[in-house]
Order: sequence, then structure tokens, then C-alpha cells
Amino acid sequence: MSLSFDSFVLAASTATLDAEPAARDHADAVEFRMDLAADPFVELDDYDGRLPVLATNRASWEGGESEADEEARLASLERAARYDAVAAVDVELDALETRRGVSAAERAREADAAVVASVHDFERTPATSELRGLLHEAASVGDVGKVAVTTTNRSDALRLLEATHAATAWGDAVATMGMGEAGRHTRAVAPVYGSKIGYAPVHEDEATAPGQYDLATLARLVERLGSR
Ligand SMILES: O=C1C[C@@](O)(C(=O)O)C[C@@H](O)[C@@H]1O
Repeated sequence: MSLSFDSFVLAASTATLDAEPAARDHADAVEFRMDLAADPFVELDDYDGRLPVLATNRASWEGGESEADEEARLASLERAARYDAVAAVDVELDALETRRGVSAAERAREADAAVVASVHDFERTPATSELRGLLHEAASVGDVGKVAVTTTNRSDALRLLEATHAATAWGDAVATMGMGEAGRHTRAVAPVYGSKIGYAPVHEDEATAPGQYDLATLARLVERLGSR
């Protein structure tokens, strides 16, 4: 299966691929959080869903739950990329600055999976210049550069939207989202400014990041705002 980031992709974030049937009506893809799954490869072996899979195996040093060493963690991502259903993998920008990370991305691409290069800041929204730099760096090494930051006030949210707009105008494919209550609306609004991916759990109590809307709500908001 394949996934194009030419237009907005709504990904249902989930710890289990069993969520796919419930996500089908609203999502374009399933973000499978392998780091949250008990046995991700058993799930991938059994997967017969319709939605393409974006595989994420988030490292603990980037806010995820994978405690595996980098070799094993990235090898798992490469293995996931070889499944036909896996259309994209998420690789942290910090990992892409290592030789092992670069080769994981190369192998994923050889297996026809796109690469989402990601950055997370669980404390703050960086200054505009830093945000723009991160977006450009991530978009340069990934098919999409994703930056998720913690927004604690409206100015943070505005800075994030402004940086999204500037990166998109510059020609970079980026995805952004403000984590937390103050930036919650950016999940619906950032696509208006060019953000290429949105993440939402099928049920709000299964959120994979602070401030996510449930899938049906985000789908409705994004559609109403004309991004989908
Ligand atoms: O990187 C992201 C974005 C995210 O953190 C969010 O804020 O929606 C949710 C994660 O599951 C995903 O891997």
C-alpha cells in the first residue's frame, strides 16, 4: 500500500491494529505505535485492514516507550517497512543524524516506505527561528518533516502556525501540531497552513499525545476548514 503526502493525511494513532476497522470511515492511514504494542510483528503478520500503515517505534528518549537499544529499535522499523501494508515509517530527526538512522531510512525507502522525519518537544514551543530551522532540517531528510511541540499559550500556537505557513510557502512538506490544551486547535488549523499529517486516536481516552481530538472530531474539523 502507498501513502502520498501531497495532500493532507489523517492518521488514526493506535497501539493496536485492531483499531483499523473503527478508523476506516474517517482516517487515511493508521499510525501504528509499535512501541505501545505488546507484539507488533504478530499484529503486522495478521493485518488485513484497508488503511495503509504508518509505523512508529518511538524511542524513550523522544517521549515514547521503546526501551530497545537503537540497533534493535531501528531494525524493527526496517522490518516493519518490508510489510506491504506499511506505507511509511517515522524516524526521529535525532536518529537521522546518526549513521544507523540514515541506513534505516534508506532501507525503508528501498522497501517503498516513505519516511516521516520527526521532532518532539515535550516542554515548549521553540523560538520562531529555531522552529523554522527544525522544520526545514526535518523536511530535507524526510518525505515529510514533522514537528510536534508543547504549546502553553496562544502565542506558541501562532508561532507554530506561522512557521508551518512559511515552511510550506518555501516548498517544504511539513506536519505540525501543538501538544497540550492551549494549542489543541492547531491540530485542526495547521492543515490550513499546509500541515500534511494529523494524528488522532479513535477514542479520546486512547490519545497518544496531549490534547489530541478523537478521530471523528478531527476529521470533521479538518473537513469543515477545507483541508480535506
Ligand atoms: O509524533 C506524533 C504526533 C503526536 O505526538 C501528536 O502530538 O499527535 C502523536 C504521536 O503518536 C505521533 O507519533
